[in-house]
Amino acid sequence: MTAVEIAQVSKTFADGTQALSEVDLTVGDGEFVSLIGPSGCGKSTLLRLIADLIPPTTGTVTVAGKPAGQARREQAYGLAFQQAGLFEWRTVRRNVELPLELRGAGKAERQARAEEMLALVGLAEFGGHYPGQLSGGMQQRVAIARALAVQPPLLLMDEPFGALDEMTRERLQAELLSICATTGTSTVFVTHSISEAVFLSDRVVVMSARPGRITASIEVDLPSRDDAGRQSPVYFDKVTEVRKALRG
Ligand SMILES: Nc1ncnc2c1ncn2[C@@H]1O[C@H](COP(=O)(O)OP(=O)(O)OP(=O)(O)O)[C@@H](O)[C@H]1O
Repeated sequence: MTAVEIAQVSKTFADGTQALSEVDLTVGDGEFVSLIGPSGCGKSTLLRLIADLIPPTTGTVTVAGKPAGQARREQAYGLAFQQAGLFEWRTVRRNVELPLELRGAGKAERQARAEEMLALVGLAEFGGHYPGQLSGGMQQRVAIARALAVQPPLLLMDEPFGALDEMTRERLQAELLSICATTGTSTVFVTHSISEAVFLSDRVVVMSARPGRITASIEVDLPSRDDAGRQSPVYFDKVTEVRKALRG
């Protein structure tokens, strides 16, 4: 089964802005796909369509074989955006428990699952802290733990590491890859960074300026996704290929 199937999707907002034009995109099970393109080309719009936060003007969006609206109601995906979006008045643990609460999970199950997720992102000791007591990178990790709490088959991420320093970003990239490998999660990841897209992805999807269209789909097969991978000839070749595709 495919994780996401976008067929002939166009999006025109109420004010007449045409954000997307006839987009076709398929994301396979367990695949990591990055969306990259100039500012305003419709990357976030595409992600919001997959999440069913906004409807397409024409075309269809299918998530795990279901209409996007049904997938949203069944919490078939986890969301993580650039702003971690945590609730300041809830502890870290209670933030991670939230999607489980919405699902009606019992207290014991919620707590066990939150502990497990916090351990996965290296924050086991911080469950009792409030978001304001954590650094930006730690808040991002809480947001990722929350997104993964219901074990969604699909993770939708919109520049989740955009605001972080280079070292933290690289560490979180490695953590994300290991989480995806462990859980088999499919991922759609929006980024402005060519190097980040190439390092993380099985496939980099390049979009044109507004109205956004997909202009290239570049498969990436690094020898390994670690420091050696970042220094491999394949990595540099793919960075060049994506850069050229972005220039059109
Ligand atoms: N609710 C809205 N109403 C009207 N226009 C909108 C709305 N949301 C987005 N747009 C427009 O749609 C276009 C695509 O926006 P979107 O945020 O998807 O781009 P993006 O590629 O994610 O940009 P960036 O890389 O700068 O984050 C932009 O021109 C934006 O102004």
